[in-house]
Amino acid sequence: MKIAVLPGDGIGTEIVAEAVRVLDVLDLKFEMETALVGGAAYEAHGHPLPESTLKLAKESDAVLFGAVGDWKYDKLDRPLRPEQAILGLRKNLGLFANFRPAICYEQLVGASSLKPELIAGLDILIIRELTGDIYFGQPRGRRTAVDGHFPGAEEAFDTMRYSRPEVERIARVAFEAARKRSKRVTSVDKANVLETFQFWKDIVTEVGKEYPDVELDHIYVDNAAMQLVKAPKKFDVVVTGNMFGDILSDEAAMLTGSIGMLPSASLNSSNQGLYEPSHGSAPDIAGKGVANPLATILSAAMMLRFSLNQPEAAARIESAVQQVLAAGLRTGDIWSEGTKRVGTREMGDAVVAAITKKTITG
Ligand SMILES: NC(=O)c1ccc[n+]([C@@H]2O[C@H](COP(=O)([O-])OP(=O)(O)OC[C@H]3O[C@@H](n4cnc5c(N)ncnc54)[C@H](O)[C@@H]3O)[C@@H](O)[C@H]2O)c1
Ligand SMILES: CC(C)[C@H](C(=O)O)[C@@H](O)C(=O)O
Ligand SMILES: [Mg+2]
Repeated sequence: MKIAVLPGDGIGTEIVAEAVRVLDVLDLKFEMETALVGGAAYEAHGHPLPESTLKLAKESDAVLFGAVGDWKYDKLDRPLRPEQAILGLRKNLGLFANFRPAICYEQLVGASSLKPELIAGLDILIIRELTGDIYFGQPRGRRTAVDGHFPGAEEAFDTMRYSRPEVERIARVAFEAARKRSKRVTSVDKANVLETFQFWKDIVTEVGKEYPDVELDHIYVDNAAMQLVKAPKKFDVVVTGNMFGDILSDEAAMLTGSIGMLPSASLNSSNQGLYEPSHGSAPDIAGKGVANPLATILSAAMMLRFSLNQPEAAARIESAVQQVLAAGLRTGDIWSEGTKRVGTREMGDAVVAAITKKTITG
């Protein structure tokens, strides 16, 4: 089994280093090969997703990914921007099913900006479609407006689209996932305005008939954003399109205390997967050794479970994370009065220690 390790930019290198140490200590005999991606690859090879990196990702059983991006690349032509690397990997590997579990650990109830009673015991699974929607729709670009309020003006446009098979397969992923949980799916759309999402809603409803044991409801995305902070525990499995899923998963992250706690798995139809924290390269804290590595470490656990058939090793990581939190260790993003503030490295050390059963001191 082979893992492609792609740390990327900013805090990506810091947090992936900790996840790799955690994998190393489990001694699972996987081959790990590291490659450049994002801004780092652009600097070295002139492209954010060099052929060699894509080839490595394709021939690996799983990809462990950090994050890409930095404000300094924002003026580059779009195909050369770091973010195109993660979009290119998703597209080229066909990683259409993105799992973003938002779980509020008991110890972090006080770290969320919401009242404890709203989030204690929270366990939501956001399933985001990842290779369609306005992210990949063509045509897109700049042109001169021919109609609208300002004919003749410069304008920009993107295309929102989904095909039937794309919606059917992500709906099935959601219903199957719900069968292993509390048998409830909420589909998030904007069918009241957008034809793409009326189509989405109709197809999810049709597929739902194949799963009579799973309760399905539909909610508009604006209401979903509100309900997520009003009564988040009403949700269980949430399925939605690429853009709404991007936004709602960042929102859900804050229910768990910090975006630094939200792992993700992006799978294709042969269970090959890319595993990454849901957050970005955090240029504001990069290089300071303060980023929370737990989302990436928990992504490595998802990798062991989903792509590498090592559920016991995955459970060891998850249990180690719980122990570290129970011992009161916190990076700055989840710190609260009475807990011990630690850096990225110390947090990684503590997870490694918990796995190897050394005493953790809070
Ligand atoms: N998959 C990816 O690679 C990915 C995802 C999101 C954003 N990005 C890119 O990252 C760059 C920064 O974007 P942004 O600032 O909008 O989002 P971000 O997720 O990088 O950061 C948002 C905020 O959360 C904080 N944060 C994020 N991860 C953290 C962690 N592990 N520990 C502690 N705090 C953390 C940051 O310090 C920042 O204040 C952009 O170039 C963006 O395109 C990449
Ligand atoms: C960096 C960007 C392309 C990416 C996305 O929008 O999908 C990120 O925000 C994410 O959530 O993984
Ligand atoms: Mg995002």
